[in-house]
Amino acid sequence: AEDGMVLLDFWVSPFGQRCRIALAEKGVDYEYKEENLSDKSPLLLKMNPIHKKIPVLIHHGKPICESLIIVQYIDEIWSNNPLLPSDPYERAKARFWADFVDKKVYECGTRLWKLKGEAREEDRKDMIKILKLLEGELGDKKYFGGETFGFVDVALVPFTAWFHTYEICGNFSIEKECPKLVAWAKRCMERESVSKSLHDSHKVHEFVGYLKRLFGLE
Ligand SMILES: N[C@@H](CCC(=O)N[C@@H](CSO)C(=O)NCC(=O)O)C(=O)O
Repeated sequence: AEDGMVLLDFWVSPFGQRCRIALAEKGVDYEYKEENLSDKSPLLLKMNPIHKKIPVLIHHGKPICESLIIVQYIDEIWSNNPLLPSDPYERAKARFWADFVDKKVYECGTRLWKLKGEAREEDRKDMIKILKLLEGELGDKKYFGGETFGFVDVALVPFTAWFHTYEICGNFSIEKECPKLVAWAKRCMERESVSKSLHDSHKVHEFVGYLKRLFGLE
């Protein structure tokens, strides 16, 4: 592994996939360590004692935690294929939308498969609104970063593997509501960094079925 870089991760985590995509975009070699989140390794507890969550990037024996912080760290250490723009205002805008993804997509998506009835109906409307706002930001650009695949693309694209689950739980078609976003997802999947980091949406849906049983929701 490149000067002993290690990524503590969990196969289906969209947050971990952000780091895998960033490392692949930089062409950087690293050791991938799968965690069992119901039996966390001493290494994970030592490297991320505050949140005890994956992903954690360990570089020169030092931990970097929180996926968007890890991606920015990677972008600063390796200067090829920059993920963030160089202009400070454009960087601020990219960070705003990556933060939007962090604040909105995961929570809303989780509620979509956890809630039932009226609450789920509310959440379904939220999810459509969130995806439409993201589609509005993308507009007719190739990527959120414009012509180049960048920070916001890395932040959001892992969640596209959950779109199938969101559609089933929310009983809506993302293709119908946000055709440009679906076209963007397909474009991203043409990049090896993305296609080798994401899992099949049916595998993700099966995993959600397992979580539902784990939470006694089924
Ligand atoms: N804000 C963080 C979220 C990481 C996270 O939720 N990690 C989950 C697995 S993926 O859903 C995790 O490690 N959960 C373990 C636990 O909560 O015990 C980031 O962006 O890195």
